[in-house]
Amino acid sequence: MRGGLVASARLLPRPLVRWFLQRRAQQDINENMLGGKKVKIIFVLGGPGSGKGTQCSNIVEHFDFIHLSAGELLRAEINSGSENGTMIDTIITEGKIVPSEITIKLLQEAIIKGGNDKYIIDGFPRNEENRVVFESVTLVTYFQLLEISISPEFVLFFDCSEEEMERRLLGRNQGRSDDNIETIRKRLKVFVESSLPVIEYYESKGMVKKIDATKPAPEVFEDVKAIFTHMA
Ligand SMILES: Nc1ncnc2c1ncn2[C@@H]1O[C@H](COP(=O)(O)OP(=O)(O)O)[C@@H](O)[C@H]1O
Ligand SMILES: Nc1ccn([C@H]2C[C@H](O)[C@@H](COP(=O)(O)OP(=O)(O)O)O2)c(=O)n1
Ligand SMILES: [Mg+2]
Repeated sequence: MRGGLVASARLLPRPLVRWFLQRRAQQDINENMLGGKKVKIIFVLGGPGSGKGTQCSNIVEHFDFIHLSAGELLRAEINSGSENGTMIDTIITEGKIVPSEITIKLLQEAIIKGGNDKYIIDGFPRNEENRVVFESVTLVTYFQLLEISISPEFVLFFDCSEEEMERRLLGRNQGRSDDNIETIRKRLKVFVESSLPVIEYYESKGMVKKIDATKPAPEVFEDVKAIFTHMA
């Protein structure tokens, strides 16, 4: 059916097809839609070790969301042996933030591949550049002709003390090249200098739901669950 539609569209004059697609995409931008579907995106932010990944796993068990972790996508890119892999690996091991175009491309691909209309995106946007680029150039759709912009429903912020985050990262034991004390200290500094301003930006727009993440994981999830149950 879809193949038939594409074939028929090819017979139409290109300016007409372009006009139709642009009009459709403009409607989608206005309504936060992807290919006619309302897309809900929630950003899950918090310092390294605040429990983002742990709580996102809980969320997808109970609610119909797809979990995308920017860090996981970048690590998969390193492991895939792609041409950017070595550069990404070096940046992560130094506790720095990877250029936005790389991370956003991976997120775009995962969202389009996911085929769902509800996503929790964990660890993104991690700096102002991430936020601005994601807001301005986002999902490439409609035969790659046009781009539409998606903004988050809200931002879930896991608020946790530095001492607790450091303790958790040192005990994480997942063999990550950035879970050593030297890189952890750098990541905590990058979080304060680059990521907190993003959270403050969304705070100023009344979009942040803050959670006390120093509590034990099941208690944190009770608070998370209340938010998601409320929005469903
Ligand atoms: N509320 C919590 N209390 C204690 N340990 C936790 C809690 N949440 C997560 N952890 C543990 O802390 C480490 C970091 O959690 P993780 O979910 O990977 O955080 P993040 O994705 O924010 O870096 C993991 O080993 C995890 O099992
Ligand atoms: N938006 C992002 C997310 C992660 N990264 C890089 C830099 C981060 O220190 C690493 C690891 O991110 P990840 O979210 O997996 O780390 P934590 O779960 O917070 O410990 O990936 C990035 O450069 N840009
Ligand atoms: Mg994580």
